[in-house]
Amino acid sequence: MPHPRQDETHMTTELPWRRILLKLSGEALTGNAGFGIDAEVTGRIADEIGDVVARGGQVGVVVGGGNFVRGSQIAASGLDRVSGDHMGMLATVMNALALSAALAVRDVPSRVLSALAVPAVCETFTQRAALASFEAGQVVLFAGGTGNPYFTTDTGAVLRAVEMGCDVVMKGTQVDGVYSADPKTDPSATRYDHLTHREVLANGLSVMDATAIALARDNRIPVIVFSIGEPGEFVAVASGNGRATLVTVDDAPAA
Ligand SMILES: Nc1ncnc2c1ncn2[C@@H]1O[C@H](COP(=O)(O)OP(=O)(O)O)[C@@H](O)[C@H]1O
Ligand SMILES: O=c1ccn([C@@H]2O[C@H](COP(=O)(O)OP(=O)(O)O)[C@@H](O)[C@H]2O)c(=O)[nH]1
Repeated sequence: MPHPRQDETHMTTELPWRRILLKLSGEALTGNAGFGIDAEVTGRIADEIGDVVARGGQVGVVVGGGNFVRGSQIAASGLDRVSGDHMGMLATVMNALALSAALAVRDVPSRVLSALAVPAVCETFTQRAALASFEAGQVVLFAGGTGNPYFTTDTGAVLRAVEMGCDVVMKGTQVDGVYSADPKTDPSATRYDHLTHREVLANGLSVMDATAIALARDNRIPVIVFSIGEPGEFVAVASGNGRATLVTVDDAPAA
């Protein structure tokens, strides 16, 4: 991992990454119920985000919506996919509002910007507004994924990371890294410390969707996969430690 650095404003940060895009799965906000939003769990994540900000990090968050609804599940039940995806994107808005509220009670300033316009509830995403928020020291909560059906919040996370000039995407998910197979279904799966985007794609390692990984590869954005369910792990990973898989660009010519 890179060493601590100075940013353009010469503000020293003790973190190896200056601007971080944290992708949180919707499930990250659920407690034992396995559905919806658990205040305690959401508060613990807000604490960790506040901790990273206090250490000099700029944090943008893309939240998923899978704790409420996924468009593919709606489609599987025989309903219209696009309506399902709209419902999924609205679920991400709910999660972003919950996280914003949890940050507010901890005096961590944040701003919710949604790619799907819901003007009575939050502001609509523009690159300019988001960059201004980063510069003002706010945590930027990107809701609504990409704003388009048939996409995922993983792709939304990489897209925002590219647009915002983030140094890294950190995917906080249910497992502690990328494995040779899905560890939830294959107990013999082995974990990688380091992979390239090309290896993730070539081996069909589906911890993140292929569109998202390809976009990260094409824009040379490293991706770190870690367990958000493990208390303290976001702070550890953002500090260059922790248990995670680091996915970086392979500069070798294609075979
Ligand atoms: N090769 C793999 N390595 C790690 N996890 C994998 C792999 N293949 C599938 N998975 C599964 O992918 C899940 C994360 O993907 P996804 O459900 O899209 O996450 P999220 O909801 O966090 O966006 C993990 O919980 C894990 O069960
Ligand atoms: O750009 C996007 C991002 C998300 N979604 C919808 O929102 C749901 C929730 O997002 P995701 O499944 O990525 O959430 P996560 O698994 O991270 O909780 C998806 O299933 C899609 O239905 C969408 O249509 N476009």
